[in-house]
Amino acid sequence: MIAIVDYGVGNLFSLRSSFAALGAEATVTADASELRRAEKIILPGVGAFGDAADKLRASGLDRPLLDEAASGKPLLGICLGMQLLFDAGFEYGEHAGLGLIPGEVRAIAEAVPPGLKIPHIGWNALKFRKPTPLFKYVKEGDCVYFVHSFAARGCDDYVTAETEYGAWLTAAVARDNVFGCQFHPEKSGSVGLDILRAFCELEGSSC
Ligand SMILES: NC(=O)CC[C@H](N)C(=O)O
Repeated sequence: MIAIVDYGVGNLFSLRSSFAALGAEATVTADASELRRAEKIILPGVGAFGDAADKLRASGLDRPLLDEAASGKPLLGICLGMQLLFDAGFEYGEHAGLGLIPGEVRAIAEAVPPGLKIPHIGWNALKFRKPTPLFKYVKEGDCVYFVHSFAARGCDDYVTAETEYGAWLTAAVARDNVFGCQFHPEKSGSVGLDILRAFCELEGSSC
């Protein structure tokens, strides 16, 4: 079973639909014991970094999430959920993240030439940087759907894919059993489903 963490911030419905399309059992939950029971965990999220980090801590799910990640359970952060995996985010001030992946989340505007439309919204191609089991069914150049104004920086050792939007932006990361996608696999058609399918298949367990 896959647990989709419900901490009041998220694209939960479309994610559950994606797993249903894959024939995978996924449950939306705010219950720490379900996180412990789950084979894998999805940390979704939309909105602002600080608000989401506060809500996650207020929900009391941050500690169980860290414990499960430390135990080796596969964890996938999506969009803002991926950003929360890092040490800190700088959206409306500086906020602490979960610290599962070294790096910071900074405004795209700091990295790209002026005049580029921000948020970066739309389909963009993946450029692979490091091999990852999550991309076992997708190929370089495949397009996925982004909606973001911030992106992870200072995490080169963990970047599995980037996308070019005025500059090379972090699109996906991995550190051992902890994975992140800045794009929305659940809104990225068959390519996104193929990434979620690969997540389901991690460590040989079925969903
Ligand atoms: N789509 C979102 O919720 C965006 C998340 C984050 N605030 C960003 O702009 O990168």
